Amino acid sequence: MSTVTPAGSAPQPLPRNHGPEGAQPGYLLLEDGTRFDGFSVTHHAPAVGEVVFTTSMSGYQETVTDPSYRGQIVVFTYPLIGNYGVAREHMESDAIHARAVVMREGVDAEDAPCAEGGWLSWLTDCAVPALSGADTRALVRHLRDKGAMRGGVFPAAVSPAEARALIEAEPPMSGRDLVGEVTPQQPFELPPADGVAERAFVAAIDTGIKASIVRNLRERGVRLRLFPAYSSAQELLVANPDAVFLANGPGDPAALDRIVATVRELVGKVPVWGICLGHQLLCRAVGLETFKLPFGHRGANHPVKDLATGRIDITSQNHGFAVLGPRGERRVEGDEPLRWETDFGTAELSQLNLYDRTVEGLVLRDVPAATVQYHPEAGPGPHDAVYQFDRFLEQLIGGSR
Ligand SMILES: NC(=O)CC[C@H](N)C(=O)O
Repeated sequence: MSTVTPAGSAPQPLPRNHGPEGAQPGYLLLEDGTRFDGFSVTHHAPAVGEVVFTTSMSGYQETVTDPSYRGQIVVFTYPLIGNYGVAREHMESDAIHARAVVMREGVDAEDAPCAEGGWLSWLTDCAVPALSGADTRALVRHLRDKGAMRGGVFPAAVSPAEARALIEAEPPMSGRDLVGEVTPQQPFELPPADGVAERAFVAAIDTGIKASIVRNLRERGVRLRLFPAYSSAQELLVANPDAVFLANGPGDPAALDRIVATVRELVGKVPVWGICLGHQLLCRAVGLETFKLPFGHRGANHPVKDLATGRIDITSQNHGFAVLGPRGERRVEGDEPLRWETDFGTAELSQLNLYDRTVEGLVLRDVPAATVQYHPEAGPGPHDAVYQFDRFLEQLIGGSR
């Protein structure tokens, strides 16, 4: 299944002008037995997955269509979700990947200016369960204290015993490879955006690439060929790209050894740039380790410091795993660009998260390769860091072809 909507094609049936199916009592159960009641307002069927929260105040449609949310139930901390409806241009892929959503108050708002349909109607049409009326403040404090964990959204008719059995049957996120569910079967090529001259040819390993990353690259003159995630290094190299891009994507990077081995074969032979899962895969490929964050970073307000310039960007983030620092630490102390030795020469810690001091970016000094953990494409989120796309093209590829 392709996760990118080629420009112009109809991505997903958007909602007709009808209201949701009607609220019925429902609940969220976590694997530790904690229960939060609310109303099932869209598709009245059970859904299980890793329960995570995002602090973004807008961008609910981008969030649920981001393939990186595959296998997860998304809790929104912002108390009102759906207030500007949904529209085709906000799709990050051609499907909803979140298993379910949990909200304090979900609304349809299909008449909102710019809306092509209502949020709850769309979730209903796409058979995605939604729990509304839940105490999301208490739920998020619980997840912050205890960590992201498995759980499920259930109509009240499902007994807690049945619910527990369904949650138990769900594999934990650690060790999970979900890329196979979102990667395309065949390579697919996209030209630069209309009216933009071609500047570079980039081969992307499509582990679930977001449409806004594709858009940002094409707008800068990139002809982009998306390769199935399990393509060999040889298949990418014979295409003779100017650079390889490693995309975002779902699941645990430590479960993706096959792709890591491919990246290892590419580093040093062609410039490599990665975002989020791509950052984690490049880091693993050069010999660094990843670990699971307690409750992840999901939101649009994470401050990240560029250690070379001192500049602080407010960034969009969505990740549950992170890369260990130069001395194997989870929190990096100090504000100096730190260096460490990898299998491919010196790596420099280029960016740092100022909330929890985790690794946010890496540059390899002896071969052309760089990564960021956050989302410079800002879909959704502030645009502070979109310059990273220009930096990538200038530093790794150079001027025009
Ligand atoms: N957005 C992403 O690429 C997420 C990467 C990885 N699945 C994580 O949760 O850390």
